Amino acid sequence: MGEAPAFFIDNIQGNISNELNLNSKGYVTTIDVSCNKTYVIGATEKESTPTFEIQILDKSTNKWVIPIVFGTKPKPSKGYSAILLDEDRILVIKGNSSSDDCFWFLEVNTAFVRQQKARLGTEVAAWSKGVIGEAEKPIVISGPSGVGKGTLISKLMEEFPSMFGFSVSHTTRAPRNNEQNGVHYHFTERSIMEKDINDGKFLEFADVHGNLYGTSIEAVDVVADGGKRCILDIDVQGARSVRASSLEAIFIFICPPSFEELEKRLRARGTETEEQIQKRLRNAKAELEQGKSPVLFDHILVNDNLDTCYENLKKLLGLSDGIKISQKSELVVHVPLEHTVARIDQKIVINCGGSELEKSAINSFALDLSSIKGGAPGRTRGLNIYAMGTKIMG
Ligand SMILES: Nc1ncnc2c1ncn2[C@@H]1O[C@H](COP(=O)(O)OP(=O)(O)OP(=O)(O)O)[C@@H](O)[C@H]1O
Ligand SMILES: Nc1nc2c(ncn2[C@@H]2O[C@H](COP(=O)(O)O)[C@@H](O)[C@H]2O)c(=O)[nH]1
Repeated sequence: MGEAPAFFIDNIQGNISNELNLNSKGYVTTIDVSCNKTYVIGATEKESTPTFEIQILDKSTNKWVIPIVFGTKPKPSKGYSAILLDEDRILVIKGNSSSDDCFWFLEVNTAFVRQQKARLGTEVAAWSKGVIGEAEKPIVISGPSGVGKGTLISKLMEEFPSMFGFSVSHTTRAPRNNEQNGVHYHFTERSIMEKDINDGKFLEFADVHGNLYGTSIEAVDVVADGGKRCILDIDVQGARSVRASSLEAIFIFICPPSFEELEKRLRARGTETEEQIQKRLRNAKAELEQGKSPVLFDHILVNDNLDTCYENLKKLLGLSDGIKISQKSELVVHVPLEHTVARIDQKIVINCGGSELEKSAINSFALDLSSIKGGAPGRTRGLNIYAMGTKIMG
């Protein structure tokens, strides 16, 4: 058990201020990670917009390193606590914030960070926002072009609009007549998309039928933050990448009743040229082979009769007996500027002090991290909050 007070410093002295270039109103905290690295997390006001900066002091060489930082940064507040968890991530608790924005993780040695370090050959850190409670697993729907994935997803979204949200992918292909930018796809250029991929903004991407397609981390987070279950319509290569990522999902492969029927549907849709249809059909052969993999897909559905296939899809999502009632709690906890934190195993006890009693009925609570899931490049989910021994959220 250790204790780290919430604090902010008006005058930063010595090396830290020089290296971080913090102005006199910067806020900074330091955390020792392993015996030879100190992480300095500082809030600066760059062009009057407060932002978080990270620097690492390598104590073996006595040199400062500026890491490449992935993920959406938290908006700084005037006081925050930081506590090291299991040598791989730092929990940062923002003061004067409510529980939907106060828990953030700075990952310093997770699998994602190690992967990016090896890729880039430099120090890397990654922010991941902490989310209270369990989110239902996203649904990955895959299958050859023309099999009916989009049709099935539209039916599901129409019947359950408040339950599901579509992950809007990016693509370099040209929009079809009925397609809207930001609704069906984010239509973009290859050079822009390649830069964003390089900057770690994508959960997965693939070259599909000659164009680049990809799921941005934001596309998935936006749906989950809206309290909805995310549906991804992606090809088999993309499904494989998501399987290998930290996103836990349900993987469903949609099969046509026959190859001839697939070809008929693709032609009848009338959205592709003959050359594109031929390319999609060639790729479909390989995808149908890979779709049989029980390692990759949890379920296979044959889309012969549309209504039957849709009923089967609902059944496996547990929706055939009517709409599930959301168990989302409306309770929000406020962490004041001045608070203290202490770690007991996988629980962080946050004491808000007596002066905050009037603001919040809860002046001390425990943040349980024993069931956390996910993490960079997405949100860290599964946080639970208990007040004085009673579970109140999650
Ligand atoms: N069970 C079905 N029987 C007959 N036609 C179907 C069936 N399901 C879908 N279709 C039709 O097949 C065509 C292709 O469907 P859809 O666009 O949903 O395929 P998709 O898998 O999303 O393709 P892509 O991967 O290219 O986006 C559409 O015209 C759709 O109306
Ligand atoms: N790997 C990914 N595949 C994607 C994504 N978005 C769509 N797709 C797949 O591309 C093909 C073709 O789609 P179309 O709209 O041009 O007909 C289809 O199989 C989709 O599932 C993505 O983000 N990543």
